[in-house]
Amino acid sequence: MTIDEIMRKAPVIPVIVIDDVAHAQPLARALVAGGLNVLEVTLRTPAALEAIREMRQVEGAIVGAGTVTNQRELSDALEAGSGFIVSPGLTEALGKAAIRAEVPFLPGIANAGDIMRGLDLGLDRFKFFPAVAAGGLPALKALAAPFGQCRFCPTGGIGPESAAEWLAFDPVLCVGGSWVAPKGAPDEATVERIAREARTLRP
Ligand SMILES: O=C(O)C(=O)C[C@H](O)[C@H](O)COP(=O)(O)O
Repeated sequence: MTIDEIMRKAPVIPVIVIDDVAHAQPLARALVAGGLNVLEVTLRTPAALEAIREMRQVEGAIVGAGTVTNQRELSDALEAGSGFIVSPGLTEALGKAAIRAEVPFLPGIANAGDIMRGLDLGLDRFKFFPAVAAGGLPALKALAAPFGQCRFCPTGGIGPESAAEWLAFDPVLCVGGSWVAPKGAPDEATVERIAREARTLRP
């Protein structure tokens, strides 16, 4: 699968922080049942890599690693079986390593120079991060204009009230958000309902 195909699977990519690996499978099951099958597990907690291994066993889940900031974390994420890699930013070293590994890669950008660094590497699918703090939809519209070939997954500060507006902008293939995956022990019925609502956000 390409990163473009992954971005088109669902309108929202849950940005997941797992503190207890026992929460991984129930959370993934609930999200997939609600129609959100692309799952980004952030490497922010010691349980993250084990959580990726667990979630991969959930039928229909496409599980990737987020918060991958260097080559060491990239290797760890790949070893855990990550199906895609998300980074809050883009360094040349990480970009080249991800391309070499032939793993779908979604690096973060927040300005024109970041996008140009990505294009130099052959990348044109980006996370716009931190989406709201970096200027919100007006900033992304201005940035996307000179780079017509690029597509984006805005993430950071987006919630159920604002996601539809972002998704209505053509270059936005999906948005990332933590609101669909609240921290702690998941109440599966609630998570499934929130996921189902998120699923309908694309106009
Ligand atoms: O961990 C990373 O790699 C990040 O890029 C940060 C996350 O994407 C945002 O923290 C999610 O933002 P919220 O939906 O506003 O909570």
